[in-house]
Amino acid sequence: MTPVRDVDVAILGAGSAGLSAYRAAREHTDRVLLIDPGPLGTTCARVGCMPSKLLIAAAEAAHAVDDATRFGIDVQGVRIDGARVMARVRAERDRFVGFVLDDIERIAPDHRLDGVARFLDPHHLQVDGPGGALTVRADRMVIATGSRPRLPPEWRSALGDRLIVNDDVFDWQDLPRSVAVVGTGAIGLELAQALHLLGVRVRLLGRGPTVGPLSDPALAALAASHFDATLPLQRDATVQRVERLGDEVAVHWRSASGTQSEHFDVLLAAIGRRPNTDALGFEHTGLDCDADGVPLRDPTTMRIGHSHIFIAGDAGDDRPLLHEASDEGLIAGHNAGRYPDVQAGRRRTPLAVVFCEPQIAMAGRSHRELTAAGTRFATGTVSFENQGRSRVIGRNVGALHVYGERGTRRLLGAEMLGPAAEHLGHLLAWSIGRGETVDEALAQPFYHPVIEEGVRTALRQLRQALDRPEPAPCEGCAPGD
Ligand SMILES: Cc1cc2nc3c(=O)[nH]c(=O)nc-3n(C[C@H](O)[C@H](O)[C@H](O)COP(=O)(O)OP(=O)(O)OC[C@H]3O[C@@H](n4cnc5c(N)ncnc54)[C@H](O)[C@@H]3O)c2cc1C
Ligand SMILES: NC(=O)c1ccc[n+]([C@@H]2O[C@H](COP(=O)([O-])OP(=O)(O)OC[C@H]3O[C@@H](n4cnc5c(N)ncnc54)[C@H](O)[C@@H]3O)[C@@H](O)[C@H]2O)c1
Repeated sequence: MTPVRDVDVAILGAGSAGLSAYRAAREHTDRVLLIDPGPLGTTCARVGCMPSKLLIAAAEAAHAVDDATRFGIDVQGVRIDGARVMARVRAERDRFVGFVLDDIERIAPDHRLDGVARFLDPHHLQVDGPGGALTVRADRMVIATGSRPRLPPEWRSALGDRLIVNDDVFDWQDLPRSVAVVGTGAIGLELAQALHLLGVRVRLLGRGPTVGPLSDPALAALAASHFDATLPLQRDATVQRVERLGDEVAVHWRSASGTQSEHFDVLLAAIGRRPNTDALGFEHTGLDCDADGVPLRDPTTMRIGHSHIFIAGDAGDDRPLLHEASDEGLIAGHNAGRYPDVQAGRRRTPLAVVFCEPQIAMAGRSHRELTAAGTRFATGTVSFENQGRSRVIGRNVGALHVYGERGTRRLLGAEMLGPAAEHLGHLLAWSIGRGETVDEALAQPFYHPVIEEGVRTALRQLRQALDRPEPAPCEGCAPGD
C-alpha cells in the first residue's frame, strides 16, 4: 500500500510563489508540506529574471563601447570574449540560485518533499519522487507550479537539440555564431537584442505589427519603427517550416516581402509560456477551468471557486511577473493556512518593465484597458528626442504617455519607451497607487537636469488636456484620443 502523509496545507511547487506561500502558511500551522521535484532555485534566479539581466548587462557594456564614438571617444580593438561573457552570467546566476537553495535548506526536512504532484481527488495528491510514489492528504492546497515555454511539437521533432528556450541560453559555455529568435514578446526582445549587441548574428521574427507589450497605438508604432531600425527584425513573419541541416537549422518564413530562408546555429523559441497545470489531474478535482485548462480563481484571494484550493504565480496565468508571483503566494499561503477564514489580499498597482534598450515600462492601467472599459481619460505626452538630460547622455529615444481621468483628474496609467523607463515606471506606479491627481503629482519636486523633467512635461500636457473641454465623441475615436 502507498504510504500516506497527512498535512493541513500542501504546496505544489517551491518557486517564488510556492516559497512565499510556504512562509505565509507556516504562520498559521506547522503541518505544511512543500512539494517540488526540482531543479530548485526558482525560474527567476535560474533561467528567468536574473540570468537574462546578466546577459543584458554584458550587452549594455558592449553597446556603451560602440556608442562612445558619439562623444568623440574612439575605442580600438574591441573584442567580445563570448566564453568570458557566459562564464560571468553562469557564475553570478549560480550565486543568486545559491541564496535560494540556502533558504530552502533552512526549511525543516519533514516540511519538504521531492517529487511531482498530481491530484487523485480534491484532498489527495500522488507524489512521484526518487523513493517511489507517496500519497499526501491535505486539508488545503496551494498550486504554485509555474509555467514553461510553449513549443510547437513539429519544431521539436524537426530540430532536436537545435531548438532551444531561455533555459538553455544561460548554460551556454560560449556565445553561438547565429540565432533565430521567434517571438517578439518580452523574452524574445530582451534576448534577441542582447545577443545582437554581443555580436551574435540574430534574426528576430514576430508575427504581428507590434514588438513588446505596449498597447498605446502611437507608442507601439514608435517601438516598432525604432526596433525595425536597430535590430535585424521581421515583424510580420509566419514561420512556415524549420529543418535541421547537419549542425545548422534552416528557418523558412513568409512575410509581406515574400518567402525567405536563413540558416542559424539554433532556433530560440520565445513564443509565450503556458502554465504547468495541464498534468495536475484537475479532472479528479471537479474544479472549473478555462479553455487552457487553468482553474478560475478570485484574483484577490487566489481561491479557486468555492474550494479549499488556491493558485498563485505563473500557474495562475494572470500577471506572470516575479513580484506578482511573490504577492500571490503570500495571499494564497495565508488563506490556505487560516482556511476557512479566506480574506482578500493587497494587489499592487500593475507595473511591468522590459529591459531592452530603450526600456519599455507600463504602470497602472494600460491604454488598451482604459479604452476597452470606456473610461473617459485624457493623454499627456512627452518625446525624449529633445528632452534635456536624455540628449546630454545620448539616450534621447522614445516617448512617455500618461493617462488621467476626466472629472477626478486622477492619474490612471502610463506607458513608455525611453531612457530610465525602469525608474520612471516606478515613480508613476507609486503615484497612481497613491491615487494622486495630476496636480498633486506636479506639486512634487523635479531636479534639473534629470530625465524626470520629461515626466513633468507629460504631466503638464495632461493637465492642459484635462482643463480643456472633452472633445465631442466621434465615430471611430477611442477615448483618450
Ligand atoms: C527569461 C525570463 C525572464 C524573465 N524576466 C523577468 C523580469 O525581469 N522581471 C519579472 O518580474 N519577471 C520576469 N520573468 C517572469 C518570472 O520569472 C516569473 O513570473 C516567476 O519566476 C514565476 O514564479 P513561479 O513561482 O510562479 O514559478 P517557478 O519559479 O517556475 O516555480 C514553479 C515550481 O513548481 C515546480 N513544479 C512544477 N510542476 C510541479 C508539480 N506537478 N509538482 C510539484 N512541483 C511542481 C517547478 O519545479 C518549480 O520549482 C521572466 C521569465 C523568464 C522565463
Ligand atoms: N522584463 C520582464 O519583466 C520580463 C522578461 C521576460 C519575460 N517576462 C514574463 O514572461 C512572460 C512570457 O514572455 P514571452 O516573451 O515568452 O511571452 P509573450 O506572451 O510576452 O510573447 C510571446 C510573443 O510570441 C508571439 N508568438 C506566438 N506564437 C508565435 C509564432 N508561432 N511565431 C511568431 N511569434 C509568435 C506572440 O504574438 C507574442 O508576441 C511575459 O509575459 C512576462 O510576463 C517578463
